[in-house]
Amino acid sequence: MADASPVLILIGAPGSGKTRLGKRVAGELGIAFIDTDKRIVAEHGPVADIFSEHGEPYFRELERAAVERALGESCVLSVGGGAVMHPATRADFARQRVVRLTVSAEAVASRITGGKRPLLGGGVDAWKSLVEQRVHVYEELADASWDTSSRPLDTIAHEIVEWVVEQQAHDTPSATAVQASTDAQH
Ligand SMILES: Nc1ncnc2c1ncn2[C@@H]1O[C@H](COP(=O)(O)OP(=O)(O)O)[C@@H](O)[C@H]1O
Ligand SMILES: O=C(O)C1=C[C@@H](OP(=O)(O)O)[C@@H](O)[C@H](O)C1
Ligand SMILES: [Mg+2]
Repeated sequence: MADASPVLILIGAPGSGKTRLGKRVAGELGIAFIDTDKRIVAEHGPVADIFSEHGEPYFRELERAAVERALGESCVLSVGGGAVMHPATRADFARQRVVRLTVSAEAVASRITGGKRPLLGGGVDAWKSLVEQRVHVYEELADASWDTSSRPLDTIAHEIVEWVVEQQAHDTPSATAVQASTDAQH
């Protein structure tokens, strides 16, 4: 299965719902769910501890390795909000089906408490400045986008599933059409 790859990759700001929604979308599609942060935590302990003991660059190396591994698996893939800032990940994701999740500053405030995200010690102001630095990358990579600020997770998950199914239906006929036109020339 050397050519396995994610059916869908979820990117976006911390607290936009990538982990929760990814799990639901994968469940509805009946395929595996991979969250790079969850894999890192399972193998290396809490993200906040990795940051405080080894620093952010070390975390980013672990994250890049987790992304590379997941790119070879058939799954719905959710990554941490900063993963797309790695140049190789950005280049890889440009060739994948990517959904961006957005959330308003008002809605995210209650979602980013709890101290699990070491870059967000400064609360919503820290979140805003992170998003400002990354927004162009999120926009550039996204094939579609959903806002999670005010609608139920299940509704959004279902819409994303419908979109993926539609995209997959488009993929096959166009591949067939290319083959047919090639055949016609010979
Ligand atoms: N559509 C939504 N409506 C309400 N709460 C949400 C929604 N999406 C996510 N959340 C909440 O936001 C928090 C962060 O979600 P999570 O999936 O961990 O985001 P991310 O992985 O993007 O950081 C969780 O507590 C989750 O329950
Ligand atoms: O935005 C970031 O740089 C980070 C986001 C987090 O993931 P979520 O986006 O899933 O919260 C986690 O990877 C880490 O705390 C760093
Ligand atoms: Mg997450």
